[in-house]
Amino acid sequence: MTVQRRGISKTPESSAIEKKIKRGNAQRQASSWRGKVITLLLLTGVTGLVSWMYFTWADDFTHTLVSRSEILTQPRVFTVECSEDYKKYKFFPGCTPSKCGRAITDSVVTLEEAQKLRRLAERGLSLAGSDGGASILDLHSGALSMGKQFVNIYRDVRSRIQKVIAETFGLDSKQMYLTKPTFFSRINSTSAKTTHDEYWHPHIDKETYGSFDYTSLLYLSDYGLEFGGGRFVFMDPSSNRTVEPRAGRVSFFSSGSENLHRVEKVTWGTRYAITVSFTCDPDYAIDNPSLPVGSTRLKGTDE
Ligand SMILES: O=C(O)CCC(=O)C(=O)O
Ligand SMILES: [Fe+2]
Repeated sequence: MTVQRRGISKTPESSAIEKKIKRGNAQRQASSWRGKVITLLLLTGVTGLVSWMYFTWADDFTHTLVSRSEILTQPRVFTVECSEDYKKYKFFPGCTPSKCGRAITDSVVTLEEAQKLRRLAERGLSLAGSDGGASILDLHSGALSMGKQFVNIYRDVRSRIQKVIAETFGLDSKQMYLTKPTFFSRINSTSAKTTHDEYWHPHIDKETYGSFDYTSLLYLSDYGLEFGGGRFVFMDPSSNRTVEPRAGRVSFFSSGSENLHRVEKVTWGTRYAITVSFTCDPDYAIDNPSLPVGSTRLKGTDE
């Protein structure tokens, strides 16, 4: 018995239709592939362009004034025009900023001194830390917990910083006075609990602290080795200029709005620094930190 094949028998018309359908499908498939390739190329192009723009502009907008790995044997000085801020305050000849700017030096404080101060900061701050990302220890209230060694190193370091500021800005160092607040700071990456812990906001020291005319920062730890983030940023109208902290590095600047600045958020590790501030107004002068007469020696604080 022969088996008959069921189905529609092909006529010349039906096979022409079939071919047309096949051709249509192939064309549709090809154009969908073309679409995908074009979209991919466009996406790659746009991503490339955005990355290029980001890196080129970020480079244009951020300049490193001094990197952590450099060692400055002489102050690196950048002058900027003084703001009008100082006109709102009494003028003190030989001190009130008329030459403004910022400078960085690695030759005023030795690494050994920075390391000693760092150990004292660690000890003092372990007694008085905050819960947030930033803790400060006022040097005057902290003096007692840190002892005589601290008082002595601080006195020497402070007078050398005062001298280099006076030389750089053409001042009479005798007309400059230490002012409040002058403090140790410790910053890590834990989140801030109060607005006082939010150290990263742009600010002007003369506005924030009132009495400041010259701010100096003595760094006690190294950017990139002991902590990440935490660079100091001068926020100029056209670009950001950063200072990378290094143990023993001193950065100083006139405190008005010509030196708007902030500190980048610390992303890992711990950053230690001391803020030492000077005023021209004797009414805001404070003494060097000292130990109360007859204070008893705290265990482990004197050497
Ligand atoms: O720690 C720093 O680098 C800067 C701190 C600061 O801006 C300040 O104490 O006013
Ligand atoms: Fe500041």
